Amino acid sequence: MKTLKIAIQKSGRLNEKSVEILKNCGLSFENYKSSLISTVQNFPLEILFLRDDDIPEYVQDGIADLGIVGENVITETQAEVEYLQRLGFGKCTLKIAVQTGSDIQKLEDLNGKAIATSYPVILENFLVEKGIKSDIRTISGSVEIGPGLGLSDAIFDIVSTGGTLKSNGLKPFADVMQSEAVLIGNKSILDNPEVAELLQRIRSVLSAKSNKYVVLNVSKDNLQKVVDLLPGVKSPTVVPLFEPNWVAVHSVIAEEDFWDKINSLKAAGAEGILVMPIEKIIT
Ligand SMILES: Nc1ncnc2c1ncn2[C@@H]1O[C@H](COP(=O)(O)OP(=O)(O)OP(=O)(O)O)[C@@H](O)[C@H]1O
Ligand SMILES: O=P(O)(O)OC[C@H]1O[C@H](OP(=O)(O)OP(=O)(O)O)[C@H](O)[C@@H]1O
Ligand SMILES: [Mg+2]
Repeated sequence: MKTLKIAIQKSGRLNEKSVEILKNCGLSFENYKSSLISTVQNFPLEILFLRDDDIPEYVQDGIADLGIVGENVITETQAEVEYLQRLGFGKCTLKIAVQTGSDIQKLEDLNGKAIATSYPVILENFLVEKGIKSDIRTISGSVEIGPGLGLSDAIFDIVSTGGTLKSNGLKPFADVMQSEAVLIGNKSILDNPEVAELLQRIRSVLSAKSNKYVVLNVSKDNLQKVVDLLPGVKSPTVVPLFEPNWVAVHSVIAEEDFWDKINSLKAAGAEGILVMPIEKIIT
């Protein structure tokens, strides 16, 4: 049996969630801040803790078989890897931003202007596609201070809440790329049975996270209306209550339309609604 290697970020935005998803897959391993490699005790897997910039190339070159990294870093490094699964965390947008009072109003106004960024490849591709020629100034961090220091006229960086832009007197100007953390794999390991097993576990964890287990009481007169609102994994479970003419309905509902569903269920006659997290969904 081959021991797989998965590369995750050592510290930073993606570290905690990457560790969490692996632990939720039932993998048992130590996560010491000082160690750069950890062996999983109950699965043929080693975890490499790396700078996120290095992860796509490690996976491309087969030094790691799998990796968890932001799509922005994969695109920036132009590594040839297989996208296996979007992971739903580390969501952000890469944007061009300008100073609040800037006279840069439309994309063409960026011609001849200096743009500071840590993502020169993504920015260059975007500018070429739009036919714009700017002076890209590559810096490795704290990009947002560029315009204030007179280093650049605009910046291109990751934006999530927009708080960093605002506190540096900047405003979003153009969205270039959406990104989230993804599981990537080396192109030669896709038929590996351990990869298939790990992928199945990750998908069951993700699917459980985006759903809730719901138990509610309803009188038989309103049962059909309630059941119509609840598809469940296959179909809802209906069990009799001690109270005549009443039943309990057990089902699964999606997190994304949770509150709409709960309000519709109440309106359809549901009472005593209990909502519980689900650990895993295996279909
Ligand atoms: N504000 C944010 N909100 C959501 N996701 C973010 C945010 N900032 C970064 N990310 C995502 O998390 C990834 C890692 O960000 P982080 O700031 O930890 O990177 P880093 O400083 O380059 O880390 P490293 O030390 O590993 O090189 C980014 O590449 C991006 O995909
Ligand atoms: O829109 P916001 O929610 O303010 O997030 C955006 C900031 O987050 C990232 O930096 P991070 O805080 O990860 O620090 P870093 O520059 O050290 O990577 C990014 O480089 C931005 O500066
Ligand atoms: Mg980095």
